[in-house]
Amino acid sequence: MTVQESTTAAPDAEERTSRVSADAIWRLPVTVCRITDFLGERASAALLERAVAAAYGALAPSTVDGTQVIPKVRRSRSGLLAVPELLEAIDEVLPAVERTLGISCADTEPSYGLNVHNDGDFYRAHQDTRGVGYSANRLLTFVYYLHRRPRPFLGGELRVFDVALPLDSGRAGKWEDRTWQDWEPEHDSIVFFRPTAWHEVRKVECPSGRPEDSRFAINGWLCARPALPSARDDVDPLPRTFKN
Ligand SMILES: O=C(O)CCC(=O)C(=O)O
Ligand SMILES: [Fe+2]
Repeated sequence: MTVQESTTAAPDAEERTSRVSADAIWRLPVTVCRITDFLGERASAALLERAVAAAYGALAPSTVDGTQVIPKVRRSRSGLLAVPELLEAIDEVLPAVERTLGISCADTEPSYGLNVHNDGDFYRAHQDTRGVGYSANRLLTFVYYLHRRPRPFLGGELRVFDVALPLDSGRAGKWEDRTWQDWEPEHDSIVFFRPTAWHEVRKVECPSGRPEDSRFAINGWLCARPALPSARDDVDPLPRTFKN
């Protein structure tokens, strides 16, 4: 090789710092743990009856961040429903869910409610960690589904978006680059995922419009308990009279 040749090759090698295209997008599917026939025939039927009764009672328009009703983002109704049997079942599968999602839910408490989607209802793409302060404490999302059979509505799939980030960290990601997986809101099934995952509820078509024909979901989170004051914060080391 001549000197001439080696000096012409060098600048080219320096310019090409990476073989990876500047347009490359890093894609990661988001893990969803889904369990079907979760509570069994009898317990799920009993829970459905309570959910239907609640749908005939006092439900309020669902809020987006705990306070605001924003109809172009979310259209459904929500209310309270005690579900001790569901919480106990969740506790039983929690170790496997934690292992699968790579999270720890030690020292958490559940926060949950009933969401009812009827004709035309939906919830646009969102993360469960955005919004009022407490949502940052959410470590695990769970959604348990109930409906009459045959399923009296169409749509209402849970769409969970894959991660799609430009490898070049200086470039902004585009929403259109995202791929996704849809999950059927099948009666007596439950899904678990990280609250940071982007997800949405596809529009529901419920031709009868009857409350009992709705898509019912018990949706909640395991939330980190607020930190207790530590011993140092709690105990005053000096009697007040010694302080300035
Ligand atoms: O009902 C579902 O499938 C999900 C509901 C949801 O994403 C939420 O309430 O934050
Ligand atoms: Fe959500």
